[in-house]
Amino acid sequence: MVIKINLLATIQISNYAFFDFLPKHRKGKEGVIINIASIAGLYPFHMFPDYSASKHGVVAYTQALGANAHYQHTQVKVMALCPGGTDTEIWTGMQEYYKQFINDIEFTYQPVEIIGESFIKVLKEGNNGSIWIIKNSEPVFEFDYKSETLPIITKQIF
Ligand SMILES: NC(=O)C1=CN([C@@H]2O[C@H](COP(=O)(O)OP(=O)(O)OC[C@H]3O[C@@H](n4cnc5c(N)ncnc54)[C@H](O)[C@@H]3O)[C@@H](O)[C@H]2O)C=CC1
Ligand SMILES: CCCCCC(=O)/C=C/C=C\C/C=C\C/C=C\CCCC(=O)O
Repeated sequence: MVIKINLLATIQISNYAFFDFLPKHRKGKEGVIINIASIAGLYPFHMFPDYSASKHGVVAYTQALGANAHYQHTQVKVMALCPGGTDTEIWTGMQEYYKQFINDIEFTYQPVEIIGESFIKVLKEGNNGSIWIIKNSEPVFEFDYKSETLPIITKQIF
């Protein structure tokens, strides 16, 4: 279920915006799609295995559709936000088994307003394909893939 809602629905609606809605209806020269992933989409998170997998999918999809090869054809930027723990209702919906691990995590829940403010900043300043972290109420910053993980594929590497 979480894969359907978090990953498949994100892919479906982004594809619709990218290939159909924005080409037909946008007013400016550029369109922007910002997907909501999570820090659990950058690092595997033991409290939410299925959720973490779904958000890794959102990050990978965003980077792939956010490749500049696409932008040259469409002038649509695709980016993602990766919030850390944020004070919303979502935490009340955890499955019973996983609740026993809640004390393993040591963050404070940031207020939801910071997500809105960060969204506006990324909308104005973010580059195509960029992934942004919002955690512990700190200013939003871009995730540095080069120092953290394998690079995305831009040439034959196998
Ligand atoms: N709160 C947090 O700590 C974090 C949240 N996120 C992400 O932020 C996004 C928003 O989550 P929150 O505001 O925290 O959660 P929330 O539980 O407060 O809000 C989620 C909303 O999604 C709606 N929803 C759920 N299933 C749906 C469906 N099948 N069709 C249509 N709407 C549906 C709910 O009715 C609710 O309004 C989610 O993608 C979540 O994964 C990411 C990182 C951290
Ligand atoms: C430091 C980690 C920050 C993680 C932030 C985040 O994305 C928080 C999410 C909070 C709650 C998720 C709640 C429900 C997830 C839905 C289903 C979980 C199913 C269990 C599973 O295997 O994932």
